[in-house]
Amino acid sequence: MAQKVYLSNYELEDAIKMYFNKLTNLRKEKEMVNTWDANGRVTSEAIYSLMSSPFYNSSAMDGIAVKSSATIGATDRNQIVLEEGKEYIVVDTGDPIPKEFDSVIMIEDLIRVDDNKVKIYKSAVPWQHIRALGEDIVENQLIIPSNHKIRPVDLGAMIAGGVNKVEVYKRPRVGIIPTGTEIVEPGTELKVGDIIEFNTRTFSAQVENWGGKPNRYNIVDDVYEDIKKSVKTAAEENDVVLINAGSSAGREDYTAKVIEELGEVVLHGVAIKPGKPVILGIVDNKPVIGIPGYPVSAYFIMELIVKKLIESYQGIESKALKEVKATLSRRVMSSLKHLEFVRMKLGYVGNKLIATPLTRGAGATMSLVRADGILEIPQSSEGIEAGEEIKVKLLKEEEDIKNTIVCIGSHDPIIDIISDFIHMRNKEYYLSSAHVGSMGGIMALKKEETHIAPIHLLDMESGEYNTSYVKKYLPDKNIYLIKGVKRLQGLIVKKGNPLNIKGFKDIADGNKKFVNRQRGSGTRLLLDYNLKKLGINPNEILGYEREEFTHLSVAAAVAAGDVDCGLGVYSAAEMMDLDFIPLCKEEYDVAVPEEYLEMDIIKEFIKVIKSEEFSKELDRLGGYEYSSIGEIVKI
Ligand SMILES: Nc1nc2c(c(=O)[nH]1)N[C@H]1C(S)=C(S)[C@@H](COP(=O)(O)OP(=O)(O)OC[C@H]3O[C@@H](n4cnc5c(N)ncnc54)[C@H](O)[C@@H]3O)O[C@H]1N2
Ligand code: MOO
Repeated sequence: MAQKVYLSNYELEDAIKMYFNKLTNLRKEKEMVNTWDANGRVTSEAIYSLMSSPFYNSSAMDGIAVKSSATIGATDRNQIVLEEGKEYIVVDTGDPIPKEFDSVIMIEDLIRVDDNKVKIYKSAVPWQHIRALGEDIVENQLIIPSNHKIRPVDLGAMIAGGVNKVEVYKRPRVGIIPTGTEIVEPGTELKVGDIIEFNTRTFSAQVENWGGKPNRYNIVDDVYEDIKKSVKTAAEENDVVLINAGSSAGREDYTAKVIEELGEVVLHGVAIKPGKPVILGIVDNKPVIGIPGYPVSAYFIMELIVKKLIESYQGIESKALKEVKATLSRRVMSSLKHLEFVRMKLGYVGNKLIATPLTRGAGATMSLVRADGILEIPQSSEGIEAGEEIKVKLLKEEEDIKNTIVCIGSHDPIIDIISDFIHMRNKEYYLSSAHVGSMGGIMALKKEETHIAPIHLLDMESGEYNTSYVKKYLPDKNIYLIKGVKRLQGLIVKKGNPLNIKGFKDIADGNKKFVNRQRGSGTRLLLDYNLKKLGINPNEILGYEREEFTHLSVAAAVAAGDVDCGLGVYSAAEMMDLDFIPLCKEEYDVAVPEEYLEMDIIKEFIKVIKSEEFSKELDRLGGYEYSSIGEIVKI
């Protein structure tokens, strides 16, 4: 089969317009459902009440129903006696008021004379404490308009107004087909090359959230005829079909060809990134969309195109995300070929909202989990410089962002645990961390872009940790160190240490593959310090140039078998079930400017690290010493 390598590059707006124009006969079907089952459904017509509520005059209080005229003149000094059955009847809240009465006196305002007589000391105003017929809902009154998403309160009001069935738009059925020979169901025993299928599970949940009915099909291998058969069936059984992966130009990317053969490809390729190879097609008058395989690309196509489609079947359109102004902390480059969507982490530092770009890769699912907002870089822009003001579309409540500790610096697995503890103990607080190494943290403090910076910087001359760096790089600031942990650093090696690595000397023998940490990270300095002390030339180390950004990714590289060892903390080795050769103890502390020490969220941070639960967690992880944790030291 001929490979098509050219994709169109329509602007997003144009592509959507062109596609939706072609989908003119989208059937917006309607159905009647029980009102009590209609939460979240969308009304296809205005709903009027069929009866009044209350539909009779009823007592609003517990007491007696009286004729107001019989109570005129009652005062403390001129109490009037009323007789049950003649001048009053006893009523409870909600009881009907017989025609002959027009007022209710509360039980608290009665003086009992005997079993069937009471005295009153205040006259009753006509209609007091009576809920008049139709007081809440009048027959034929509009309860909710058409194209309205039914909320729990709407549902109650409709039932109160006698509406037991409601006409709503049918939820569009959305067929979702995962494709790819390498794709396997979760839980399958994995071999190298397998990819766990999760995209279509995300799609199903998204479709559900938007009011559609997801209908997931089995994984189809990259076999042209099989994909064709599955798409044909799905088009017969659903209103919309989503085909995942196979959207680009690879040897086994069949989606476009299949849609073309069964119907029409309206366009293939939109000028957005991620998500550019999307295929917008039609089969049997039904939209059939080829969604790129990469999870982040898929997410944007779902949010930008599929959501609109699913909502249009139900006559609704959700509001655009709220935008806020922020300061960009790091330069972001972009290509003139696309409108680019960058996932951003946000945090208020001082009174500035700081936005930091997250990993850009289309496969980085965690960038979506961690994102607080989205930055759109227009096609006409080659990028944005650090310090510029930008607009970010919020994925989170602004209030939650205000209650977030921004933590930029060196990474240790304990940061994730602190983050979890802080939120667990105090539901409105969050900690968001960016891992840029110790020097990156110092620079972020200098630029006032972070509240705290975890650092472990070894002074090559004195062998001391952290203080000299803060003094040297932040001379104009009042910085304190919140003492953290002493952690064991060492070589992370394969289980059983098959190459019998004992120390730094062994990794420079030309036979071991090493993985390094990025420049500016404390671990990198520690390595260089030790190499210098031992007179080892870094060039002798195979893999000195290969850089990872966290302890866990170093451990992951060893676990994957790409390398034989790397320098890192004990807990990372433990988490990946690897062996660890301890070499030195280093001081991992948290630098914080004086003005933030008084913030409630920072106080909570200190409380958490000093807590007994946290010490227990450190013991469980192993490799940490924490005798002075939480102490505050002025530099
Ligand atoms: N030569 C070119 N190569 C690629 C291009 C291009 O224009 N020319 N485009 C790139 C871009 S951009 C994207 S996006 C991807 C789109 O890939 P496909 O839609 O063809 O998908 P696959 O190659 O089959 O899969 C890619 C990747 O996606 C993940 N995946 C796929 N299915 C699932 C699933 N059900 N659950 C979870 N993850 C899934 C997986 O990591 C696959 O490796 O193409 C580029 N290539
Ligand atoms: O569309 Mo691809 O998603 O640019 O990565």
